[in-house]
Amino acid sequence: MAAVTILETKGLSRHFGGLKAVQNVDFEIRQGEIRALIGPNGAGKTTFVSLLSGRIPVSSGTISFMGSDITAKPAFRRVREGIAYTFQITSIYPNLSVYENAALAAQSALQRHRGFLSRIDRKALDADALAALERVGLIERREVIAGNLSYGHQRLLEVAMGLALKPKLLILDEPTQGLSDGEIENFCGLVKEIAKTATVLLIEHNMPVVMQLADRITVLNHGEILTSGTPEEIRADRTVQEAYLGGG
Ligand SMILES: Nc1ncnc2c1ncn2[C@@H]1O[C@H](COP(=O)(O)OP(=O)(O)OP(=O)(O)O)[C@@H](O)[C@H]1O
Repeated sequence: MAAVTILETKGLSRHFGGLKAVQNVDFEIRQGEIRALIGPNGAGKTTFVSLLSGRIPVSSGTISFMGSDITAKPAFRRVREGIAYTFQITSIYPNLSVYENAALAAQSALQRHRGFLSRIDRKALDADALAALERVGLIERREVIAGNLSYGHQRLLEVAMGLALKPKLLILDEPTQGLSDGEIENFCGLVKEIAKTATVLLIEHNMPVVMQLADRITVLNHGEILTSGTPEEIRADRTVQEAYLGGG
């Protein structure tokens, strides 16, 4: 398959007062790829993906998705175009059931495909919501009130909600945080599965997970890209090791 660029940033920057959280980032991700974004605490990873999803506006630079400039588009338009983002902080509806959470996300996807004023086909909604829950392994817990799930399962529910949106690009911000070892293993299988139909951009601190999943890794440090490469290249890179040890 030809390597098609699905998302590209040029000179992307976001400053908070004098703090350069993201600084002049040129970034490209290809369709079907699993890309990991790593870097020390405060490197700018969450800020960077927040710019991609439209949660916060850019200070300067551009973002293009599927060849069109989305820099000024609001977050909901980006979701409609196929960018789904699961937040570092859990963003489920705690008083609704697991099923209802997934159904809400599936409903937005159906509206995206068929127009906001179209009548929602309940069967399609049900099928999409259940399929997403099945993929993350939460189908048995569909009647549980989401707020009563363990933290790890709440994160999986978020992934299900992302999947129910049928994204072209799924951005996951620290998805394995709070999962047990067994759950992490299942999760890695899930991401590989997801990558068959979507491009995945993953912020992840767990290095074995990064090394196992990523086709390529981009390292951020002090808001700038330090380097990008294959897992092997990144593992062997001295500057990356220094950044992680605090010397970069
Ligand atoms: N809304 C904000 N206002 C002011 N400063 C912010 C804001 N959001 C982030 N920052 C600062 O921007 C820098 C980058 O933060 P960011 O959360 O993007 O880093 P990160 O790489 O995701 O870190 P972590 O791995 O700890 O989540 C930090 O110094 C942070 O304090």
